[in-house]
Amino acid sequence: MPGGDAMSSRVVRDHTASWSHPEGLLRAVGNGFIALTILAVVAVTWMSYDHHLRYYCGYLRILSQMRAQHISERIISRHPESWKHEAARIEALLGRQRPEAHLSLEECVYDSDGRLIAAVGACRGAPCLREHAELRDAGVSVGMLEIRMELNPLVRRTAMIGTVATLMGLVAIGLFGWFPMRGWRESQQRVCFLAEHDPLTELLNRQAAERVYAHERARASRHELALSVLIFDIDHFKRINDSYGHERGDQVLRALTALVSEQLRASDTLVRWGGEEFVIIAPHTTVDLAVQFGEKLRAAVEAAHVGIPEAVTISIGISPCERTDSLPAAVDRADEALYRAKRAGRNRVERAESG
Ligand SMILES: Nc1nc2c(ncn2[C@@H]2O[C@H](COP(=O)(O)OP(=O)(O)OP(=O)(O)O)[C@@H](O)[C@H]2O)c(=O)[nH]1
Repeated sequence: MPGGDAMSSRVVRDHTASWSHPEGLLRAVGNGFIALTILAVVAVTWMSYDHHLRYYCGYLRILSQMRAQHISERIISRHPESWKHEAARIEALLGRQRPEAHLSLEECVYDSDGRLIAAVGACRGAPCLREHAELRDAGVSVGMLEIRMELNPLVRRTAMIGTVATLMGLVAIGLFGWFPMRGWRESQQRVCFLAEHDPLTELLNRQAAERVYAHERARASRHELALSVLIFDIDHFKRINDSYGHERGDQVLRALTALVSEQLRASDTLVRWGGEEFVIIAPHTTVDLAVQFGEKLRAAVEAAHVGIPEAVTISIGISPCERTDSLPAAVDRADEALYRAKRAGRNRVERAESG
């Protein structure tokens, strides 16, 4: 942002930082939205797989309980020692019948005629549910049946797919929310910028300048410091436009803005007052110092190249600011001096006679 960078950016930052300013509020809303999205993604990542797994586990638990109840009413178990004895034979049998099951047999249950009713095993390394059912024979407890329900690969895969789909949905929501939000924020920032700046030179406009001036005048009166305003105007700018075109005239305005900005102190503020007129608010500057500064500025512009082959000159009017002066009042006085500079031949610096 050229021209009075330190001051103009300072002013904008100061009051947009507040929540009461639309830009500050937007920034806060945007940051809140991003924080919420990140939180939601983290929370769902953390909970989602667990949630899906629990859902399937709950389903399996119901099945396993039904099965355990069913078994406990009907079966008679042998003593665990004899199960061990039978285990190898049954495991071989099961393995032969269902080789894809990868079961390692742990417990077997027989009926009163010695027929196998249940063989319970588990896949190593897979998440599983463990249920215990008491085995009874005519009301007498004869042992415990442990049923392990493993989560088969399909269930695990489904839980995983559910988790990934949930996450992708969240990311999509985040992206679809984030991009329009970012575009909206950028356009709002641009609107806020244009409310205070001139779009061609990006200098502060009159309204923003009034706020800077009010601040500087209050500070000057409190600390009894001098404050001056300078107004300058490009000489024969209409002729420049007519000779080189309006586009080139715009380039001259931008180049002049950059050149003058380099000459300013950090505490000075350069304002585009309108057309080819600019105002400088110069704190801590007596009118004598302002005249010296104006002379330096005038010479610098005359000596520089600002986008057209011929020299461009400016005329400057200067006025001190009194405690009760509004910015327009101080600028009006400086403008009278500028008018005299024009009448006296242009490319000159004049100070206000009154004030
Ligand atoms: N290119 C361009 N020209 C502008 C802009 N704003 C104002 N002007 C032109 O500036 C010219 C000002 O002309 P005048 O007010 O007659 O002043 P001047 O020709 O500079 O003459 P003096 O001020 O008396 O030296 C007009 O032709 C406006 O059209 C702008 O943003 N861009």
